[in-house]
Amino acid sequence: MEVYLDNNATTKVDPEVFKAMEPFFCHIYGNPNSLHKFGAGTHPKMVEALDYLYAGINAADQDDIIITANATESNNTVIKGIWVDKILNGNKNHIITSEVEHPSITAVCKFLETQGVSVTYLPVNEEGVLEAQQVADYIKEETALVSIMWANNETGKLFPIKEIGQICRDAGVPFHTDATQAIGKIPVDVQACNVNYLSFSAHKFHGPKGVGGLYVEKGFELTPLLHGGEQMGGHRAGTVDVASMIGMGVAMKLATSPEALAYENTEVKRLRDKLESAILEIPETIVIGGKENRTPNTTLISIRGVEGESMLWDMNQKTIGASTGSACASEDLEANPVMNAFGSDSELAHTGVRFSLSRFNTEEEIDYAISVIKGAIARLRSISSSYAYTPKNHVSEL
Ligand SMILES: Cc1ncc(COP(=O)(O)O)c(CNc2co[nH]c2=O)c1O
Repeated sequence: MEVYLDNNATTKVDPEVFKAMEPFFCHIYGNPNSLHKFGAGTHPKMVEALDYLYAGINAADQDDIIITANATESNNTVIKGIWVDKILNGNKNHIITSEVEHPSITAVCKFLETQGVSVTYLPVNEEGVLEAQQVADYIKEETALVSIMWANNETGKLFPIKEIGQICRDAGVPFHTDATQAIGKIPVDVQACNVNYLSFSAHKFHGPKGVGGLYVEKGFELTPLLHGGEQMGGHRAGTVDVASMIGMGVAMKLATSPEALAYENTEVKRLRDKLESAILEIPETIVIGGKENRTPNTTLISIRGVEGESMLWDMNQKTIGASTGSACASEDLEANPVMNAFGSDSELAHTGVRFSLSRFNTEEEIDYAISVIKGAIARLRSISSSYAYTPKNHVSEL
C-alpha cells in the first residue's frame, strides 16, 4: 500500500483539474495575447478560471489577481515591489514579519536587510503563533509593509489575520498574507480580513505545480518583479501558462466550495486526529504547538530519541511519504527553524515529523500508516545509543 502524507509539500492534481487542463496542450494552444482565433480560443476558460480564483478568496471585481509561477514568486513580488515603491522611492524603511514565515518571505527580508532595510521578525509563543497586538506594538511611521502568514506550513497553526488586517488598515500600513497553506483548508476572505496582498500556489490545493497567484487590492498596485510584456496588464510579464492557469481555477473552485471545506474539517480532520492520537499513545511524543487553532490536515509531532530523517527513511521503505518540515529545507539536517522558534531544545528540534493529509487519504491508509509508524519508532529507539525511556518525561503535547 502507498500512503502519501506530505500534502503541505505538494498535492496530487485532482483528476477533474487534469481533465480541464488537457485541451490546452494540443488543441487550444494559441498564445492568449495573439489577436487570431488560436489565441482568442483560450480566453473563455481563462476568464472562467479568474472568476473561480476571485470567488475562492472573495476578491472584489475591481481588485487584481496576478498569475505567477508559485507562491515564492508572489511573495517576492510583494516584498520587492514594496521595497522599490515605498522604500527606495518613498519615505519608508521598515517591514514587519514573523520568525516562522516560509523562506520565500524570510530570505527576501534578509536580502533587504543587506540593502539597509529594517525588518522586525516577530517571535511566536509556545503555541507557535503571535498575538495581533505584537504587530500594533511594532508599527511605526517608517513601516512600509506587514507580512504575516495565514497558516504555518509545518505546524498548521493559524495566525490572527482578521485582527492584524484591522490593525494595519487603522494604521494605514499595507498588509500581505501568505495564504499558501490556508486555501482549501479554511475559509479565506480578503475583504472580511482587510488583506491588501495575498499569495497562493495551485499545487497546495490539488492544482498543477508551477502556477500560483498574487491578489492585489485595487489601489495597492506595485512595480512588477518581471518586466517585458503586457501580460497581466503589465503587472507580470511573460506568456501565461494557459493550461495551468485554467487548472488552478478549477482546483480553487473544487477546494474552496462549502462542501470541500466541510469535508476537510470533518473527515480529513478525523483521519488526522486518528493518526495523531495513535502516535501520542507512544511515550515521549508531543504535538509541536498543541492541537488547537490549526489547519485540519496537519500535525507536527516530536518523537523523542528519534531523528526525523530516520523516521522518514523507515516510513519510505514501506512507501509512506511524510516530511520533517518544509521540503525546500529538507535536504539539510539543520534543526527545524519553526521548532527552534518555539524554544525547543536542540535535541528536540531534530525530532519533528510532519504529517499532512488530504481529501484523497482513506481510513485504510491511515490504519496502515499507524502500524508502520509504531514499528519504526520502536525499531529506531531500540537501536538509539542515546535514548532511554523515562516515564516521568511522558508528555502528550507542548
Ligand atoms: C507558507 C508557504 N509559503 C510559500 C511556499 C512556497 O510555495 P512554492 O513557491 O509553490 O514552492 C510554501 C511551500 N511550502 C512547502 C514546500 O514543501 N514543504 C512545504 O512546507 C509554503 O508552505
